[in-house]
Amino acid sequence: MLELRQLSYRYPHADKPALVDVSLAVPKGCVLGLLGPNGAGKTTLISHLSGALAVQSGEIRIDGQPLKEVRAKAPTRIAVAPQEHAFYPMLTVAENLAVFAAAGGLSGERRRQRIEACTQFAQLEQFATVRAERLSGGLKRRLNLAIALLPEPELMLFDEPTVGVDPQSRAFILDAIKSLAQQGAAVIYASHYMEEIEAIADRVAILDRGHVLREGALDELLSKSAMLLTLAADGLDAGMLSRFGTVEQGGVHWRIHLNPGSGPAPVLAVLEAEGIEVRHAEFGRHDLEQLFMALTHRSLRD
Ligand SMILES: Nc1ncnc2c1ncn2[C@@H]1O[C@H](COP(=O)(O)OP(=O)(O)OP(=O)(O)O)[C@@H](O)[C@H]1O
Repeated sequence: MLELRQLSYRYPHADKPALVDVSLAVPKGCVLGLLGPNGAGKTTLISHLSGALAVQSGEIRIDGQPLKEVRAKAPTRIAVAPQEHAFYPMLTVAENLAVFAAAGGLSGERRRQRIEACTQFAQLEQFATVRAERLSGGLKRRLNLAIALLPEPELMLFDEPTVGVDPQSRAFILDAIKSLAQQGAAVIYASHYMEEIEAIADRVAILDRGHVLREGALDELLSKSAMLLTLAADGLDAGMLSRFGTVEQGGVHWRIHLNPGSGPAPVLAVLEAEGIEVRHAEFGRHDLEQLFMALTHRSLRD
């Protein structure tokens, strides 16, 4: 459905590019989780797809056609639920949906049907007569979602849609987005919440400083990632551990991202030979957050 080939972008006067050779594919029925810390380039990527930024270098294609042509012929095939609230605060929920339906070219029976379907989908029926500015944070996001869905888009872009949302609405929004993909839409979901990406994404792209560091099915990414050995013991030092992998010290714990093919046994054998008593040892594959930290040497929430 969607294909990005070597997309690069530099904002005017910026000293570094915001995107560098980004290549990604999102088939129909797939949620691609775009994971990266602040400034990684998530919004820049989504702004290309929404048409807010023009391509400087590289290609974006929808079903093989250049995005620009698709947007010109059928702009409503792609919809964005942006980070900010995209509705008229003074208007009610129903009035907002009517205005955006008209702006999107819907009319007559189809317009009535789409407004009804989107109101139901976002479970906004009982708030139809409430002014948008009076809605809670979670309901505002749900109104954003309902508006974005009015034209029945085939590609949906979500940029941090759960920021400032209560846990109940957050769960609702995640389920709703997943069901859109199950109905056949292609979805890109940008977030720096790893647990959200784990909950809804079929595939994950880890973005940092404009580069895609890893892309693939979540299970596949984690199964290919390095083994992590976490140790607590007195008398450890980096020199002793560094031959086994990349070493980090955090508080009382040492973390060793083991070299490919290595297990914990040789490390523990060396410590025993040195007379070092291990108080705590934990061993396993990286989870998504640890994979991210191993790749970027920083936390998702930096
Ligand atoms: N209008 C702009 N002009 C210049 N530089 C910009 C502009 N917008 C973003 N940038 C820079 O481009 C890079 C990517 O920013 P972007 O907003 O795409 O990241 P992000 O992953 O969406 O971050 P966040 O999670 O904070 O929204 C950053 O270095 C940012 O400072």
